[in-house]
Amino acid sequence: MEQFYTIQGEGYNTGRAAYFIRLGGCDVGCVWCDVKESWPLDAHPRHALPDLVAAVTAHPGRNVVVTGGEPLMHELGPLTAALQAAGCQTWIETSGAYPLSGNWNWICVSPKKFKAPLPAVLAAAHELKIVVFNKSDFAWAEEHAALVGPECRLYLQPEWSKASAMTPLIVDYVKAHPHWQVSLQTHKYLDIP
Ligand SMILES: C[S@@+](CC[C@H](N)C(=O)[O-])C[C@H]1O[C@@H](n2cnc3c(N)ncnc32)[C@H](O)[C@@H]1O
Ligand SMILES: Nc1nc2[nH]cc(C(=O)O)c2c(=O)[nH]1
Ligand code: SF4
Ligand SMILES: [Mg+2]
Repeated sequence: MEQFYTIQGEGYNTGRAAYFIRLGGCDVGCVWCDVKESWPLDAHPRHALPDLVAAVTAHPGRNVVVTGGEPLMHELGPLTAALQAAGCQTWIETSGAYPLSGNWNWICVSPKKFKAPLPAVLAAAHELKIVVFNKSDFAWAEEHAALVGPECRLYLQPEWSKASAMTPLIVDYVKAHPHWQVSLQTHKYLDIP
């Protein structure tokens, strides 16, 4: 759908330069999704893999975030193989609702109530990132934290439109439950893509 070189705004890799590849197609249906224009599966141009890799390597950074839409609606083996052959680190942002494909250096799973994550994707996560839209989401976050591996980093991220109300609750929650960390959508504060 779109590609851009920016700073990873969220989660464990916040602050690091990364090339973003946003793939079209998502049927998860989050009411608060901040990229609803990504939802149609076939409305976006297709790019040949060598062109995509050339666009990535035209920049000095070698971290690539594959996001969407829901990127795991696509078979991602060829894309990650081509990126890794070009010396790139492959990072994914996924809801976990579809089976894992591709070879990943970093897997961020952000599960959704609207379409449940698959247990195998949660088990493979390096990072669990829960979007907090209301108070009940803390208990829901703990249910998912029980399904990831022992090394998985745990993040609570305020839903953007509810950030002023939810961020203070997240701060209190993390102080009381320090195995969690705060994740902010820092690119929105920086006003970058
Ligand atoms: C747009 S999604 C695309 C990747 C994948 N479909 C997913 O949901 O993980 C990228 C990240 O943005 C988060 N996100 C989307 N809309 C948001 C919002 N309004 N506020 C906070 N985070 C949001 C998602 O939870 C996910 O972690
Ligand atoms: N800067 C920046 N960081 C991000 N981290 C995850 C994003 C996403 O939409 O997947 C995102 C995004 O859209 N921009
Ligand atoms: S799963 Fe991701 S892309 Fe799909 S609707 Fe939810 S936040 Fe948006
Ligand atoms: Mg985004």
